[in-house]
Parts: sequence; structure tokens; C-alpha cells
Amino acid sequence: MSSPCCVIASTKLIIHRLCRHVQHRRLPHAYSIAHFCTDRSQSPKAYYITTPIFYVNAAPHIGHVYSAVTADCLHRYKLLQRYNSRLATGTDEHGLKIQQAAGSAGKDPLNFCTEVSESFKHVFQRCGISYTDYIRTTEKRHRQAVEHFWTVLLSKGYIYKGTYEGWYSTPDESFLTETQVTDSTDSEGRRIKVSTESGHKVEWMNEDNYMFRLSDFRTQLLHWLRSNPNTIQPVKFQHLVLQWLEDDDIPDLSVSRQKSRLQWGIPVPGDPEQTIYVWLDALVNYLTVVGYPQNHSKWWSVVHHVVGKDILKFHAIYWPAFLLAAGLALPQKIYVHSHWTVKGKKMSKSIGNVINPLESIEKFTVDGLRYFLLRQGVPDSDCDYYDDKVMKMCNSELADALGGLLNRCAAPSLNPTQVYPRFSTSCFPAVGPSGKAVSEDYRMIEAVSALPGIIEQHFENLYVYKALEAIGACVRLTNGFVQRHAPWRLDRNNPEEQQWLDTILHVSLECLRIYGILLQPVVPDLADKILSRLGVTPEERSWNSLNFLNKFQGRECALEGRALGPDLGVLFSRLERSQIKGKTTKKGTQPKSKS
Ligand SMILES: Nc1ncnc2c1ncn2[C@@H]1O[C@H](COP(=O)(O)OP(=O)(O)OP(=O)(O)O)[C@@H](O)[C@H]1O
Repeated sequence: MSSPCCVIASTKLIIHRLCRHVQHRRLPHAYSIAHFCTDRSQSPKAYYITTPIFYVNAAPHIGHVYSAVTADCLHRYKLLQRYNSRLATGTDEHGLKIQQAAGSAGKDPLNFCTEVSESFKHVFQRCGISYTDYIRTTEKRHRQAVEHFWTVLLSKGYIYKGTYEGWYSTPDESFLTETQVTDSTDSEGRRIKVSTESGHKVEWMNEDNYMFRLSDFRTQLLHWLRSNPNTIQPVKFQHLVLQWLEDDDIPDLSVSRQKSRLQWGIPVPGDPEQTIYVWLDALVNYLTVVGYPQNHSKWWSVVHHVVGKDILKFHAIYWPAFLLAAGLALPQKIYVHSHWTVKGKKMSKSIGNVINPLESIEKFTVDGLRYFLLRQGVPDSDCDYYDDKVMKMCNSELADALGGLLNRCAAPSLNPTQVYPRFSTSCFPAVGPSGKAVSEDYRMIEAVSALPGIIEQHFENLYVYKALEAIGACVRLTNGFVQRHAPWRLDRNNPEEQQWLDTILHVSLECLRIYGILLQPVVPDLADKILSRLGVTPEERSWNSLNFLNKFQGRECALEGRALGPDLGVLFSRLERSQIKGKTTKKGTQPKSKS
């Protein structure tokens, strides 16, 4: 995505910002790391994260994994901060598309859904998605939640029987106004109408069904978003939703289908001739997971949705309107991400230009794929996926920069005793530049000290690529530090040189410890390898342990003198083009065919 000069320019900018974070040469007392050492262990705060639930009309692809990995990163980050975090994902299993897909596969719809749902579960497990809840909309608990939700809306007068007349797109399961459709031609040259946004064919529908009073909620939704300007992130999506609410028609929404058209869904309570609209059914899953209607309140007040931009309207207009109607709290945040494209086109089951995640992890490993998706995926804009790009990024950032640093600084050739080396304040005094340290070394210390605060800010906004950019910039600074002082040229038999050598290694391992802790939400296995090699125990890996270079700040360092962990080989093996081209999915790991 970035050209080499963009990378250099942005690196300089990040380093500049990191350095500006701490104004003084000597780390001032006020800049202790206390602000990310908040002890939440006494009463862990609840935090509830959801991915979209995925439509089971075809096998999972990289786009689905991206939504799940993004949400998983947030979940792991919150756990590190000692929140009681919950991550829900699952499958959306009702609707006409599934009815049709099961029909053409000659399968019973539920068996068909079970097969595909299992393949999503399998892919997510293989990709390290540490979900706590997996929901299927064909479960009994969900049907009960939807029926209850419907009954509440009906009893409050927000659902009425009416006639829907207008455009409908079955592939998008979505209603469209006149301004949202355009003329086109099909493959046989016939004139058709299509959705302007998705390009999918639309049909004119005229049928009696139940309508939801969506139009009643325009003012409340506007008020909600105007008074909570950071609810939808990135902010450009909040502006887009505000624009829809201000400028577009917000007509009442049809929330049921005649059973003759759609059998595969939840029947309307008290009217078996109508089936509940798949989006109303699907959205309620977020409530089902947390025990609606009995005991959802603790989790519901802290819900955070992660969604693709294609389903923004459903999550930022329909869903909040349903919640307002039901008298329930609105989401705390809606994190939106853009799309992975292939040669400029959205990766999509319907187009068929999908990348199989299992093949990608065979080629790049789970952490390689996770790192690439979160490092290259920019929530604000689409990004093209191709294997060469993944390979180059993994090689330069994971194998060379990070792996090379660990390999150099923990190697027995430089550290024959294999213990966490001692730091000498006379070699690297707190006030400098003095001792053996030069001003660039002090700048590096400042940058790494500031890093956790910066990463916290980026994770909170789910700008993971910015967090990884900042970590990458610090890794380059640490490599520069090692290169500058070339510890391999120092003589261990000379006490003064040995002290400096140990200090260089101590500082470098401290940097690696901070990178290891911060990288856990993104690349859990790789981070574990780093921290285990440094001898960092599981209890020393939380956000509270981000106290960088204690000795420099005049405090004790628990790791100093402790044995390093065993050497488990290279951190990340460099990938070769020939190797990647030759690799295909192992027999038996291919997701089952859906249609
Ligand atoms: N190309 C993509 N890039 C990023 N995320 C995606 C992509 N495709 C799907 N997703 C994520 O998965 C969710 C569900 O997508 P969906 O099941 O509609 O997949 P799809 O391949 O776009 O299907 P279809 O082609 O049938 O529309 C999206 O809302 C989004 O969160």
C-alpha cells in the first residue's frame, strides 16, 4: 500500500511524535507510566464486543476473518487491561438466500446451515479468534429472544400491519428508495434496475406485511449521534450516517415477509402467515448472546459492535431505532472497517473473487496473516489483497526487524550466561547524554517510554494499523541502537566494556519486552515466543507490566539476573516466493462447499 518513501516519511513522523511525547531529556517524574497501570483487578469492568454474524450462504473468506480478527484484537487488548471482556461471533442462518442456496444444493436448510456454520467456527478457531460466545440464529434461545423483542415493539405500537410497496434487493436483503436504484442491463441485455450501492438486481415488491415506525426515530437518532460525536468510528462514517439521517428519506421499514415467499425464518408471533425480516432477526443476536430478555443489562450497557461498512446502515440506523423502540440502551461504539478488494473489486462470495483464509495461514502462518490484515487494513479505506504484499510485509517487519532484533540480543554468542543482563547507570545515566550513551539513545528511550500511551489511544479507536506503525518505528530505533554500539565488538574480558555490553543488551531486551506485551492482541503466538524467550512469566504480561526500563528510572527490575527462556529458534521464518506459490491447503482443511 505504501511506497518506500512514504514509509520513510511516515516513520520519521511517528518517531517525531513519539519523541515529542516526552519533553525533557530526563524522563520527568510526572511521566511515570502510572496512567496505564490502573489497577482494575479488584472489580473488573465488563466490556462486550461483537463481530457481525456471518451469512451462511457460502464459505468464509479473508473479509470475514478481518472483521473477526479486528474484534479479537480489541477483546485481547481489553483482557490485558484486566477488563472482563466478552467476544461474540456466529452465523446468520435465515432468509431467502439461504433457502435458495440449500435448495440448489439439494439439502435441508438446517443441515446446510450447520455445515457452513461449522466451517466458520473452524476457520475462526484456526485464526486464533478467542471468542467467548458463538451464536447461531437457528438456536431456540435466539428464536425466543426475537419473539420477545417483536412482542415488545408491537405492544409499544411501533409495529403495525401495512403494505410495503417499493424496491427490494434479495442479495442484500435490503429495501431501497427510488434514489438508491439505477438502470442497468442483465447478462442477456434486458433492462433491469439495480442497487446503486451494491450493483445487485432489485425487484418491485408489493405485499401486505408488518411495518416498523422507523420514521418516528429520525430526530432521536440525530440527537444521539450529535451529542455523542465519537460513537461511530472512524468519524467519516459517523458523518455519513448523519448525512443519511439529514438528507435521505427514512420511510417506515417492512419487517416481515409473506410466508409464501419466505419460509426459512422465524414466524411472526401470532401470525404464522408472515416471517420476520432477516435483518431484524439477525440484529437481535447481540441481545440473545447476553441473555435477553432475562439478564442482559450488565453486558448490554457496554456493547461495542465491529462491522464492515457494507452493513453500516443496518447497525447505525435500523438497529439503534429498534433498540430505542424497545427501550434498550444504544451501543457505546460502532467500529466500522472498509473492505479487502482483489484487483480493486470487493472480495465477495457473490463475485467469487475470494481468498481462502486456511490457504493463507498455510502460507503465512496465523500470526503472519493476522499481522498483515491489521497492519495493512485501514478502517477508512479499502485495501487490495495479494500474496506478494503479505510476504514482503511479514519478511521485513516480523522476520527481519523484530526477529532479527530478538535473535541478535538473546544469542548465546553475545549473552553466554543466558540471563537477563544487568543495567549500569554509570554507562547510561538518567541525565544525559553522558556515560557511554549518545543523544540518539536518549531519544530512543523517550520514544519507547511514550509508546504504551500511544498504543492505548490507537487500540481504543481501533486504529490498529497506526499502533503497529508506531511499534514498527520503535523496533527500527532499537535496531539502530544495537547497530550503533555494535556489542559484538566489545570485549567481555574488559570489565568496563562488559558493563556497557550488558547495558546495551538490557536496554534492547527491555524494548523487546514492551513490544512483546503490546503485540499480544495482534500476534498472540509470536508475542508469546518473544516474552517466553525473555523469561517473562504469564503474570508479567498485562498492561500493568508496561513499566519500561525500571533501572534507568531508579527502580528495581525484577527480570535482571533472571534466566532467559529456552531458545525456540527463529521468531518468524522468512518466506520465499517459490514456497508460497507451491503451497495449497492440506487435504481435509478446505472449508466445505456451500452451494
Ligand atoms: N471484502 C471484505 N472486506 C472486509 N470485510 C468483509 C468483506 N466481505 C465481507 N466482510 C465482512 O463480513 C461481513 C458479512 O459479509 P457477507 O456475509 O455479506 O460477505 P460477502 O462476501 O460480502 O457476501 P455477499 O457477496 O453475499 O454480499 C461484512 O459485513 C463485513 O463485516
